[in-house]
Amino acid sequence: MDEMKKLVAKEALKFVEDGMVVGLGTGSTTAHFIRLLGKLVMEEELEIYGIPTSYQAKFLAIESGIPVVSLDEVDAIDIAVDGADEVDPNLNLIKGRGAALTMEKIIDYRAGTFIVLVDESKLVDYLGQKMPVPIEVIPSAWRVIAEEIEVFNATAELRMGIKKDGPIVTDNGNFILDAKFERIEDPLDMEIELNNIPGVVENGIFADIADVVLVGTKEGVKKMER
Ligand SMILES: O=C(CO)[C@H](O)[C@H](O)COP(=O)(O)O
Repeated sequence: MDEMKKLVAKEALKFVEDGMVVGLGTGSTTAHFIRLLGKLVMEEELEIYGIPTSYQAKFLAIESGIPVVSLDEVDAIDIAVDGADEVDPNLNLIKGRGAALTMEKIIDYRAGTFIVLVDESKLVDYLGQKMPVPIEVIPSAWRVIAEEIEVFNATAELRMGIKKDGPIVTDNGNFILDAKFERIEDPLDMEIELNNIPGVVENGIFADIADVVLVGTKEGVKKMER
């Protein structure tokens, strides 16, 4: 599995050109990309700037020698490279297992080209088939938002910490609800509906924004494009 992740990360380097501003995603697959990008920047003395989508991406970029910038400092993001938890045949995604979905969506959405890196286990027939949709919420409103989500025939659970007692707290200081749907028929519509609930900061459905999905398979890298 890790080999497949490394393979797609290497393939994604082909999209990088000198002078680019690159959105840096979160997760184990993008971590490979960030390390490889750092190596490329050093070896070829490229002028690349990285915009991280999380503290994880930021720390790793710094450690890998990629100059880090913020949204305030750039006019445009050329490409963004990020992972995903589910990819449907129309390139709609579920993201946010790493709880970084809000910054990921801001940066991935703004990028000229949004490239997604996954292994083949992430491909699904429809969104919601395997994974819940992570939803970042204002902490004091989590319970009422969970009730609102259940109107859509989903069950919503407050995500608890592993090396922390109580709920996890995102990079933005919020909670995460994991909403398990039977099947998401219309990803774009559900993405909008969930964001319409007062107190929802952002949700992990990324409908219609991925341009390229690189899939690591046992036979090599497969490319899906919109
Ligand atoms: O959305 C994410 C973090 O919020 C990740 O990109 C997604 O969970 C995939 O992670 P991995 O590459 O480790 O499987």
